[in-house]
Amino acid sequence: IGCLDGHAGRLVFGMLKGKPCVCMQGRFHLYEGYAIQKITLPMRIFSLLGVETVILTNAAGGLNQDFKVGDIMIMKDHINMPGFAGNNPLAGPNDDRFGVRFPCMSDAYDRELQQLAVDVGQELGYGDFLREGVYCVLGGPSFETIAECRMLHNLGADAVGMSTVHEVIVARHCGMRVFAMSLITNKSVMDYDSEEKANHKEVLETAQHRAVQLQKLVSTMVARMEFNNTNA
Ligand SMILES: O=P(O)(O)O[C@H]1O[C@H](CO)[C@@H](O)[C@H]1O
Ligand SMILES: Nc1nc2[nH]cnc2c(=O)[nH]1
Repeated sequence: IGCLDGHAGRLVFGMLKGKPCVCMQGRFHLYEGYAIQKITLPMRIFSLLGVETVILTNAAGGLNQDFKVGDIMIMKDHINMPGFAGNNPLAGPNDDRFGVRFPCMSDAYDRELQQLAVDVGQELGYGDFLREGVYCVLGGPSFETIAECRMLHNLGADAVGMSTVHEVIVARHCGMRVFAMSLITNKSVMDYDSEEKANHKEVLETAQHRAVQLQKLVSTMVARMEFNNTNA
């Protein structure tokens, strides 16, 4: 699994709150030079292992001017920029054993799991930094220009990153439930007078700062999921 800075590159199997889980500590990215089908292969393996629900996290730049560094954004939707250019993980012959040729994406992000995250976040006292919004994926590895940030914001994106969406598409194609969230690690620079510069060091520092709260949010959600599933 992606061994660049900030991605441990481990696959961990175990029990979390009494539930069997497999955890990918790290992921592959387009900017590392992998084919998009390779980046998303773990999703198909998880599906074959019997995984029913996928929880994805990422670090992202905040385009929404109301967002602060350290906010956690529940993903309610995405904009797939590489997909617009034909780089979609499902391009090529469809493997019908996994899913249909033309999968729906308007229901990509499970509403019940989003609500569960809001409820759990409130209970844990995270209300002040829990948000929801639209994530836009780009190819990277260069961060965005000011004009690109302005454009993405105008298009309706609240956060921008270089991952997650490819995995979401493949996970949904094979019928897994998806929940995803972005940690806003830096504010996207939207103003020519700004002195701020996006940098990976800030991304890692913010991730470290919120790590314990993110872990608590995920583990509490997992603890509640059976209840949630039973009532689905
Ligand atoms: O999306 P993840 O993998 O969390 O990481 C994000 O942060 C890195 C840039 O700092 C890029 O890899 C970007 O995609
Ligand atoms: N593309 C992109 N990815 C990120 N990952 C963390 N922050 C950012 C950002 O500002 N832009």
